[in-house]
This record gives sequence, structure tokens and C-alpha cells, in this order.
Amino acid sequence: MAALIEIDHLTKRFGAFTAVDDVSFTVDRGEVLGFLGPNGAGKSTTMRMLAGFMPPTTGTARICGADVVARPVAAKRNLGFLPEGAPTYPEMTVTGFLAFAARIRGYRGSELDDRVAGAMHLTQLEGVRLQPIETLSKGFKRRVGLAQALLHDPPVLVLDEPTDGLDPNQKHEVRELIRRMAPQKAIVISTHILEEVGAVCSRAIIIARGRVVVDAPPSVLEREGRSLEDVFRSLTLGEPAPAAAKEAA
Ligand SMILES: Nc1ncnc2c1ncn2[C@@H]1O[C@H](COP(=O)(O)OP(=O)(O)OP(=O)(O)O)[C@@H](O)[C@H]1O
Repeated sequence: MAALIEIDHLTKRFGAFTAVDDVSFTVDRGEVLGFLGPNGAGKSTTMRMLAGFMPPTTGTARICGADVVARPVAAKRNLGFLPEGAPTYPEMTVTGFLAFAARIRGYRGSELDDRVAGAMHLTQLEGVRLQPIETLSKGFKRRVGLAQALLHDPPVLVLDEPTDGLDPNQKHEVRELIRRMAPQKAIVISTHILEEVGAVCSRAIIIARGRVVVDAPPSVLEREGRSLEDVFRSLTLGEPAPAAAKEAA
């Protein structure tokens, strides 16, 4: 069976600048892929293209077999996407926004209420349910975005920095949530927090200047007595990949 996420030779150019350069990878059910790279490496651009929010210049992305450009509705039905930053519609309350998102997904009546309550429970938002999003702290706004991505319990999750702005307890909760969901889903998370990769990811891709420089399990990257931070620094500053990581790629 095909992987739930299939990215094939994806490239994005902004004028003469190539932000994402011929990126290919697949993610199977049960995998949590950590997407790493320095600022400006092309992580968010890749995730936006995968989520169907930005058209690629060339290449394709498929979610559960549906091309995100040719069959956007089928692809999005199976996708939960947490974009960078805060959710739109800042004047809406948390429940109002989640109910709106659930209606767009086709839920009505008690099923809609159950979906909203379930997503708020998973992300521990009950205490702020009636608060306008614009009055929430950064961490709570992030969790509203995450709740929106989880509403329909999709098989594919694409989460752009899911723990950004969260306090240590909340980071722990979100990592636990990702771990719990992992066996049933294909999950991609981007992060700058290297310890998060060891904590939740079964595989890591490091991207630099738009290109994949390594694709391997964190345990393979950390072999030979090197920390993930050392590996990240050497790969993104231009050194060749360690032999073990290349073999796994
Ligand atoms: N709409 C756009 N127009 C022009 N350039 C863009 C656009 N969006 C992104 N870029 C450029 O593409 C490159 C990759 O950006 P991207 O946001 O994907 O990086 P990133 O790896 O997510 O970085 P960060 O870790 O800082 O979030 C950057 O140089 C960025 O300035």
C-alpha cells in the first residue's frame, strides 16, 4: 500500500530564488517525521505545499493517494494542518472558531458539538473556551490551532512547530499527545527543538538551503558519540553526512 504522505520532487521558486529544491520523501502510518533545518531552510514552504496551501513550482504531493493540487478536497479530508503562527479570525471565541471549522468539515448538530468538545479536551482548552482568540496567550493560540487540526481525527497530521510558545508542561502534554496518536497516523512536525526529535520522532529529515541533507532515524544520526545538535550543525553548515545516516537515507 502507498504511504499516507508522498512528496515527489517538490520544488518552489520565488522569482530567481529556490526556496525548496527537489525534495522527495514518503511517510507511512506509524511514523513521526521530524522536519529540521535552520531558519529559512524551506521547512514551512514544504509544509504549506504538502498541505495544499501553496502551489509547487514543480513536483507533486499526495495525501492518502490524493494529489493536493488536482484533488484538494479529497486530500484535505484526510489532513490536519497546523500552520505557523496564530489561527485566523482572532475575534472569534475558541468554541466559536472550532465550531466554525467543524461546520466547514461538514459536521452538524450533536456530532459537531462532540468534535469540538473532543478537540478541546485533547488540547486542554476547556478553561478558555469562551475567550476571544485575540485575548489568549501565544501558547493557548497555538493550542487552538492544534485543536482545529485534530477536529476530524485525520490519518495525516502536518504540524508546523506544534510546541512553539508552549510552557514546559504544555510541551510535555503535546509531545505525549503526538506519541499517543502516532500508531494510527502519519505525522510530520517541524521543530527547532532538537530534544523534541529524540522525544517523539521515529525519523528525522534535515533540510538546508531547500535541499534534504539527511533522512534517518534520530538514533542513527546520534551514533558515533555525536549529539543531534553536533550533527545538525555540521550538516547545515555544509559538512557531508555521516556514513551511517547516508546509508539509512
Ligand atoms: N512568499 C514568499 N516570497 C518570497 N520568498 C519567500 C516566501 N515565502 C518564503 N520565502 C523564502 O523562502 C525561504 C524558506 O522559507 P521558509 O519559511 O520555508 O523557511 P523555514 O525553514 O520554515 O524557516 P524558519 O525556521 O525561520 O521558520 C526563506 O528564504 C524565505 O524568505
